[in-house]
Amino acid sequence: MIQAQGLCKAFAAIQAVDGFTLQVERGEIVALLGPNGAGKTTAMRMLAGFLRPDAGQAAIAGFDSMRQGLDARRRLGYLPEHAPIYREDTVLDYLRFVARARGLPRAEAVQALEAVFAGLSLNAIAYQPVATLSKGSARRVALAAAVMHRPPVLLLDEPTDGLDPIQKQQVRAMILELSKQSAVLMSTHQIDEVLSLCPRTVIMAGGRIRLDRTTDELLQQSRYHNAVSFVAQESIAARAALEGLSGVSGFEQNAVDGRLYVFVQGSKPQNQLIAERLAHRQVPYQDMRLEYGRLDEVFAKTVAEARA
Ligand SMILES: Nc1ncnc2c1ncn2[C@@H]1O[C@H](COP(=O)(O)OP(=O)(O)OP(=O)(O)O)[C@@H](O)[C@H]1O
Repeated sequence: MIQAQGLCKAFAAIQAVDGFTLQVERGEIVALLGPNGAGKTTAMRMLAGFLRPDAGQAAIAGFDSMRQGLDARRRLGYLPEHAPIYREDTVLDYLRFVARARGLPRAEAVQALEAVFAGLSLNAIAYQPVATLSKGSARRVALAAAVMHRPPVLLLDEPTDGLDPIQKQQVRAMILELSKQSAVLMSTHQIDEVLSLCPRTVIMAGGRIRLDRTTDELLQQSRYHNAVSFVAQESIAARAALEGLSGVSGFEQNAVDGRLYVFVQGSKPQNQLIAERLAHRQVPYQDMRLEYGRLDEVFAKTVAEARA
C-alpha cells in the first residue's frame, strides 16, 4: 500500500533524506520515530507527493506519488505536521466542503461526517469558526479532514501533537479503527503512543532508516528486557542478598522512585529465583516486576550510534 524506494532529498547542503526504502501493508500501523531533524516530515511529504524527491520513487496504493499524483492522493489521507486550515467557515461547513472536494456522494458524505464528529468528539465545536480553534481542536479537525473518505493509506505526521490526554486516547482509538482497512504510517515523539498503537517501528536518524523491526523485537534489544525490578526499603540488603546469585549481572537504582533493577544474563526470566533468594534472606520487597524492555533506551542508543 505504501511503497518507497531509495527516496533522497537535499536542501542546499543538508541531506534531509538519504535512501528511504519502506513498505507498509494494509492493516499495519507503523511508527516513524526519530530525533528532531531526522527527516521524517521530509520523507512523508515525498510519500504524499507534496515534495519532489531528488532520487527514488514513492507509491500510494500502487500509484506513483509524483507521476500519478491525482490517483495517489485520492487513496491517501495525509495529515501534515502543520495542517493549514485558516478558514472563516465553521467546523461543520469546513468538513462539508472537504467531503464535497473529495467527491463523496451525499449519503456517504453524511455518514462520513457523522463518523468523524462522533469519533473525534467534534459536536461541541461544530459551529465554531475554524480560524478560532484551539491547537488541539484544530489538530482534530485536520485529522477529520484527512481521514473522512476512509482512504486505504494514511500518512499522519505527529497526529496527537498538542492534544490533551483524553483527546489523545480518542485519536489513537480512531487510528486503530481506521487501520483495519488502511496502511498507516505515523510519525511521533511519544514512546507510550508507539507502545500502545504501533506493532512495528521504524527509527530514522540523519536522513536514514536505522532500524525497522516489530516493536516487540526492539523492546527485546533493550538491556532492561528480562531485568527484574522491585521496591525494597532496605535496598543495600537486597543487593547484598542477590550479589553473586547465578545469572545476576548488575544493579541499577532509580534515583526518583528508588526502584531497584536487577540485570540478568541470558534470555531466561529469573524473577522466581530472585524472589526466592530475597525471601530466604528475609529481605522484604514490594511490587516485583519482570521488565519487558524500554523503547526510549533502544531509541537513544540507535540515534547515538547513527551520530557516532
Ligand atoms: N524546506 C526546507 N528548507 C531547508 N531545509 C529543510 C526544509 N525542510 C526540512 N529541512 C531540513 O531537513 C532536515 C530534516 O527535516 P524534517 O522536518 O524532515 O525532520 P523531522 O524528522 O520531521 O523533524 P521534527 O521531529 O523536528 O519534525 C532538517 O535539517 C531540516 O532543517
